[in-house]
Amino acid sequence: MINEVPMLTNVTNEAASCMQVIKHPDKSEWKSLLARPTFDTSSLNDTVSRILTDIRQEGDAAVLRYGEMFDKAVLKELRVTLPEINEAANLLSEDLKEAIHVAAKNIEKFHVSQKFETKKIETTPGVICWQKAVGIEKVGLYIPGGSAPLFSTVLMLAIPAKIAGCKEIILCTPPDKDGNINPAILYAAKMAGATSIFKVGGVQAIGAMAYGTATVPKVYKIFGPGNQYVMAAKQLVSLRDVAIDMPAGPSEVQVIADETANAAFIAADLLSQAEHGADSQVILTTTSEKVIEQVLSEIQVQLALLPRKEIAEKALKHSKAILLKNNEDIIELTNEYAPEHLIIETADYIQLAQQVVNAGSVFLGNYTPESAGDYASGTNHTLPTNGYAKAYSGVNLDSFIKKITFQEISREGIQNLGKTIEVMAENELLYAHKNAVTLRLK
Ligand SMILES: NC(=O)c1ccc[n+]([C@@H]2O[C@H](COP(=O)([O-])OP(=O)(O)OC[C@H]3O[C@@H](n4cnc5c(N)ncnc54)[C@H](O)[C@@H]3O)[C@@H](O)[C@H]2O)c1
Ligand SMILES: N[C@H](CO)Cc1c[nH]c[nH+]1
Ligand SMILES: [Zn+2]
Repeated sequence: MINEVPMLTNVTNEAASCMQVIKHPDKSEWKSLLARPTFDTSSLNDTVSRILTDIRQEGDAAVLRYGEMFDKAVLKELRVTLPEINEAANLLSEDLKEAIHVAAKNIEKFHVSQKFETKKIETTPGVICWQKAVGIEKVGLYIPGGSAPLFSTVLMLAIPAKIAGCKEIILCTPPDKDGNINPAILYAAKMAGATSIFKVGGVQAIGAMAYGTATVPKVYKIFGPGNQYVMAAKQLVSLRDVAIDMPAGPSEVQVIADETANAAFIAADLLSQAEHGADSQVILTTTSEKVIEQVLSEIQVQLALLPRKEIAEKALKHSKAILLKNNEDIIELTNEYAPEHLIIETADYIQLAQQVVNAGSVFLGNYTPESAGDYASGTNHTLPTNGYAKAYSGVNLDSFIKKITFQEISREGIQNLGKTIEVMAENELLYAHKNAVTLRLK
């Protein structure tokens, strides 16, 4: 069950299906105002732990059982076969294949540009240190498939994994009730270099990749976004069993706008994240009442035309339009909220952007919709949510890499540095450490 955020002062509900309007909230109210809609976390964690325990103990049998329960799919085989993968290309339009290729090229270009250069550094004469970037050998990618088949997420995860040199790229995604995976997911997975694909979704997928089953290999690090169940499962398995990229849960966007912005664009940007899930949250921040009025009325117009408006309507219930006094307050609130996505549609967007310190990904100007980053501009759309942008980056090439340090010290080098090491070791009462140097100085 989703907990609604508590009501605040100065709140008006402009329209039943639209977001709350909050005018000049007191700073003491910002924290509760900015709270994300959360599930009842104790029952969420109980449910998720129970499923994870079953997966750990029973392996494939539990994976199949929970798949039947949640995805309504009765499967004989969890692994997607080669004929299924190859057939996917025949099921997609040429337009879609072309779009996937254009997006893939840009994502590849941007992530290749993040490559790490090895440099040897002589810290003391005769003491040479360097780092080498090595791709994580076995990675597990989770591709959401509950409310929409996010084949774009395949590109966002498998392309950097391939560039990083990951050898095994395992992909899990929930099947439909007939036991099939959306062909665009399969097509993108093959193109981007996934090495095996499994029809497993939700907590079962995270458990299977964290512990390994007879069919699904255990991986060293799990990546990818998902709903509250998936995010909770990733956080739980990361306590002991496997590394994870970051908490990437229900989508969110904050828009900063002034009167130079286009109300229709802003409404579309807000709805684009509201449509991801009932637990998404969208926030409009501005110093102009007129902007709020225009955007809310645009939302009503566009909502009426949305084919899947029920999801967006639910998300709007815990979304906010916030009127603030000045840009300083807007920036302070933004850095406190730490949105997954921040769109700045104001005349002085560069100046505002320079003051942003907490956000997953920032979109500048009236012609930069978040949809561009979601699909095809080249940046990664797997981003920290729920305020985690205060501490985490979104997925990037580094996420798939470990850096190993090396050092080589010559006879001259140990003479130059030896005394320093000996003194430090002795003062830490670690005499064998000291001796390892002393013997070499003779
Ligand atoms: N932060 C990011 O980078 C990012 C990127 C893309 C998508 N997203 C988010 O990913 C999410 C995708 O969610 P989704 O639901 O569409 O797909 P999903 O694949 O994450 O979740 C579907 C799975 O949830 C499990 N599930 C459903 N109900 C359950 C229950 N009652 N108990 C236990 N497990 C249950 C099922 O196993 C099902 O297969 C959305 O919230 C979206 O906003 C985030
Ligand atoms: N906005 C999502 C990240 O929060 C990513 C996505 C995938 N497809 C469309 N959008
Ligand atoms: Zn999106």
